[in-house]
Amino acid sequence: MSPITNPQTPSYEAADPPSDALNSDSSQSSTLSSQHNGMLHYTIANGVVSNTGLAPAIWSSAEDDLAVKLPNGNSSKDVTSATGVVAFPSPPASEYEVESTNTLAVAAKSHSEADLAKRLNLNADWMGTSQVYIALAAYTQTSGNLGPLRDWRKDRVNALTKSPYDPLIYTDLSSIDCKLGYTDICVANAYRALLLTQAGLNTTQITSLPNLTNDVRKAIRVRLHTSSKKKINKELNGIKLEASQHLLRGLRGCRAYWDGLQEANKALKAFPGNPEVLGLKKELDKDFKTAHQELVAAGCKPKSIRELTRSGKIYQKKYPWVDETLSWRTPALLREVNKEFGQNAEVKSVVWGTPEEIAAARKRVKKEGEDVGPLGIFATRLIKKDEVILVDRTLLGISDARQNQLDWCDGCHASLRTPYLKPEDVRHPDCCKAVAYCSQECYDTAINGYHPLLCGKDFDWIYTTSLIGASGDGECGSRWRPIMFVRLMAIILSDMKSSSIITHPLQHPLVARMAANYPGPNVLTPETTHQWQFFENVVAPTQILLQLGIDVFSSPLFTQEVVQTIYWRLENNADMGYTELTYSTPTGQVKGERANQVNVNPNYLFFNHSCMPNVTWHGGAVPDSHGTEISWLRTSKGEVEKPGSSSVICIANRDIKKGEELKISYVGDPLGLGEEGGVLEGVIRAGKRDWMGKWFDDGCGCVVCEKENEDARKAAAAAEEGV
Ligand SMILES: C[S@@+](CC[C@H](N)C(=O)[O-])C[C@H]1O[C@@H](n2cnc3c(N)ncnc32)[C@H](O)[C@@H]1O
Repeated sequence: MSPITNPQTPSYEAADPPSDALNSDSSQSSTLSSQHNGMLHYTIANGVVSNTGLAPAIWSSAEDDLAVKLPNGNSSKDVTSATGVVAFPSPPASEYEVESTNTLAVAAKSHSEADLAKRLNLNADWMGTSQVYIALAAYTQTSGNLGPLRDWRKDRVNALTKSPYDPLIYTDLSSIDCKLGYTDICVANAYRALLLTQAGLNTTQITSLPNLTNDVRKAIRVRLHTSSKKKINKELNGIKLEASQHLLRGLRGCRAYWDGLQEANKALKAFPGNPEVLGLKKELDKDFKTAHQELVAAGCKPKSIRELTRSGKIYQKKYPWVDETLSWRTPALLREVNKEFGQNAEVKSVVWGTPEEIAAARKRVKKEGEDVGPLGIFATRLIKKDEVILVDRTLLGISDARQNQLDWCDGCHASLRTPYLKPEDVRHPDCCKAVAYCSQECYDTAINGYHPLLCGKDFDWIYTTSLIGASGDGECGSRWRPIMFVRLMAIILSDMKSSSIITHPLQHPLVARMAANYPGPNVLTPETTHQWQFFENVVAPTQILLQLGIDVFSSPLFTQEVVQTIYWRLENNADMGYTELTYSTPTGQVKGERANQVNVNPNYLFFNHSCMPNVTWHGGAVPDSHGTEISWLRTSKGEVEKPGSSSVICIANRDIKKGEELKISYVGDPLGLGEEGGVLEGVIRAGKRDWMGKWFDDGCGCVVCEKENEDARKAAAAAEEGV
C-alpha cells in the first residue's frame, strides 16, 4: 500500500532532512532585524529580561510608540472593527533581537510566575501557547495591543461567516494569533489560507469541496470589485506568500524547526529568492542547529535526536476567545455520567489543596449550568478486596494495527483470531469487507452509528511509517491522536446527525466529560510542555475533517481551537498499553501478535491517581499463563472480557469504605518496589515522581509524596542556612 493514499493529503514529506538544514546558505539570507512590510518583527530580544527579569525600558515604552497604527492614522484606541490592513510597529529591533527562546520563562524562574504577571500587569490567560514567543505575547499586552487585537480577531471571525473562502481572512487571523502567542493556531490558519489559495489558483483540489476554486475566486472578485483574472491571480499569489511566511513564523513559535525548514524549502520553490522567506529560513536553521547541538551535548542517541529535533513543543493553554462554557462539566452532565456507574461508585467533585481550601470548597454547592470542577470516583458502599468495581468498554480504542485489518474487532479491538474467538462468531458487515466485529453488540453499535461515515474511506495514510515517531514502540508511535480523532469524529458526526441536543463537538457526551489539564489561574509559564507536530496536530485533523465531508472553511464548529481542545482532552485521559497474543495458524504454527494500544475509556477516565492506590486496573485483557479463561477477567455479570479488547477492568486491591475516593496508579508501580532500585534507593521512585509532573505539581497528596515534599523543604532550608 502506498504511504499516502488519500488524494487530499498535501505533499507533506519528511523522508530526508531539508538539504541545507545543517548547511544553510547564508549568502542568500536577508538581515533578520529588518522590518517586514511594516508588520511586527517576530523575533524576541534576549537582553529584554535576562538580567533583571524584565528591563523596564521595554515594558514601559511610550504609549504612542506601541499603539496599533491604522492606515488612516488612527491609533489602536480607535480599532473596534478594522476592515483594512492593520500594521503594528515593531519594538525597537536592537532591543528585541534574540538568542534565547524562552526569555520570560527564564525570568520566571527567579520570580514567582504570579508575581511576575502582577508586576507586569499581564493577563496570564492571554499569554499564548508558544514557548518561543512568550515575550512577544507579553509585549502585546504591555504595549496596549491586546484589546485591539482581540477586537480585530472577533471582526475577522465575523468576516468568515460572510466570506468563508477568502484566504485573506485566514492570513489575518494567522497574523493576530502569532502576536497573541498562540502559534499553534497561527500555523493552522496559515495552513487553511494556503489550502484556499492553492484551490483558488487551481494547483491543488479538495475532493470533498468540488466548487472550491470558484468559491475562492468569487470571494476575491467580490472583495476587490474586479473580474480581472490577472488581478485575482496576483491577489491569490500575494496571500499565498503571506500565508507561507506566517506558517514559518508559527512553526518556529511551536519549536517545530524541522517542519519549518521543510515548509521554507517549499515556499522558496514557489517564491525563489524571497528575502522574507530566506530570513525566516535562516532563523529556523539556526534554531534547528541549536536544538540539535544541545541534544548531541546531552548525549542523546542519533534516533532520539532525529525524532526530538523534528518534534515541536507548546504549552497546554485554553483559547481565551473560545466560549468557556464549552469546557464546563455541569451537574446535568454529572447526572448522566453517574447513570453509567452502577451500584459500586459515583463520580463527584474533588478538591485539592489545604484543609481550609477543601472545607471552603465543600460548602459551595454547584448550581445547574455551572462548572462542577475537578472530579473523582467515590465508593457508594463497602467494597471488599478483589471485587470488580468497574469494567469499562470503549469505542475509542485504537492501536498501531491498521484499521483495515480483519484480525481485530473494529468496535472493541478484541482479537478475532482463534483460539480467542471462534470463526463462526465473527460478524461481517454487508457494506464492506474492510472490517469485522467480535459480537452482535459491537456490530450493531458500529453499523447503526460511526461505521457508515468511515465506510469506503481509506485512512491508512495516517499510519504511514515514513514520518517521525511512527515506529510504534509503546504508544502507537506519535500518531495515536489523529488515529483516534478519526474514530471520535465519526462518532460525533453520526450522533450530531441523529440528535438535536448535541450542537457542538465539544458538547458531545464523550468529549464533554473529559477535562484537559490546563494550568491553574494566573500561571504564566506552566512547567509542562507538550509535543506538537505540524502533521499530527494540524495537517492530519484538517484532512480527516475534509475527508469526512466537513467544510472546515464554512463551519464555525471545526476550527483548529476545537480540534486542539479535543486533542488536549484526549491526551489527559488516554491510557496506553499493549496486547500480546499468540495464536496458531492453520498449519499449526504458533505466532505472536502484538498491538500497541491507546484507549480512552469513558468512565475509567474519572479515576485520580495515588501512589498508594486502592484500585488495580488491567487493560487489554491479556490472557495469563493459564490460557484464555482467566478468573480475574470476569466482569461483574460473570462474562469474560475478550483478549485484546480495549476494555479496562478495575478491581479493589483492599477493602474500601463507603465514601472513600477510589484511586488508581497512572505510572505502573508508583513506588518502584517491584523494580530494580526500588523505593529504598529512590532511583526508580524519582523517575515515577518526575513522570507524575505531567498531571500535577507537588505530588499526588499521598503520604509518600507528602513525606518527600517535607524532606525537600527541609533540605532546601538547610542548604539556605549553610549559605
Ligand atoms: C484522567 S483525569 C482524572 C479525572 C479528573 N480529575 C477530572 O476531573 O476529570 C487526570 C487529571 O486529574 C487530575 N489529577 C489526578 N490525580 C490527581 C492528584 N492526585 N492530585 C491532583 N490532581 C490529580 C490531574 O489534573 C490530571 O490531569
